[in-house]
Amino acid sequence: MALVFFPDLRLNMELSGPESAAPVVLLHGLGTHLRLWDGVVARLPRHRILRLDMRGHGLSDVPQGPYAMGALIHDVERVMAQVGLRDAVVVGHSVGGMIAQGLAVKRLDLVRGMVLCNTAARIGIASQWQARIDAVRAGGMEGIADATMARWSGRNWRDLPDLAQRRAMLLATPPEGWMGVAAAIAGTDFYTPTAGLTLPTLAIAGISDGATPPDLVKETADLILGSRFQLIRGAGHLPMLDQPDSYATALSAFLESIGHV
Ligand SMILES: O=C(O)CC1=CCC(=O)O1
Repeated sequence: MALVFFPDLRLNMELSGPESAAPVVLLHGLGTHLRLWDGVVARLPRHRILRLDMRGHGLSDVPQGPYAMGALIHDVERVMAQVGLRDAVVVGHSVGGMIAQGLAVKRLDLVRGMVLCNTAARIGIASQWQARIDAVRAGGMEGIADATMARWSGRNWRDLPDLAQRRAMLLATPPEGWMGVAAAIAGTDFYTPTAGLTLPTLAIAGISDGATPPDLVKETADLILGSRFQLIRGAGHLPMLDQPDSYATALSAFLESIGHV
């Protein structure tokens, strides 16, 4: 892991895989961090993989919020420039998928293809996000922990064998960072710009995802000409943890199908 320094911000990132291999960028979602992708990285040994901690998350700096979606997109753009990556397949989970859409609109030279995982052009409504932000401001991350676990994993979330680790990941998120990114999500509607995109795209949904349900993910996939949609069974909002083999198989098949190997 390494910190990348910019005048206003330090972002934590990790590069792995053979230097000359086809590049893949992994962008995590709200309340998680780059370690979310450990299982995926282990299953994609033949790609050059960049993953980073979004601002306000993991080991990256936590500037005072609220954050703009444009700033989150610029963070990825400048880290890719710093490490010399372009023409990458960008795999974006949840808000990471919104960032991927925005990056493709702004810098198609950086994005060879997208995997839009448990995400959408617009996620939730502003009043919902404001209520969650108010809850975090009042009670810290603990204030939204149960509701988030339920959205992430569906009805049987209390039975998850790794519930303690998932909860710990959320609770480790700096409240200022979570609120900052939540505000960016609340203010984003990419329906029109995303509908103008034409690039190889795979959309992935988890059948029991309460945060970005399959219909919502499919609606966004349908905006992009020629996109594919894959539903992962036995998975919720975090299919890379729920079904790591199916998830990596879907990813590998997509990379192969577009010759990004
Ligand atoms: O609802 C949640 O907490 C899940 C989520 C929505 C956007 C994101 O990045 O995570």
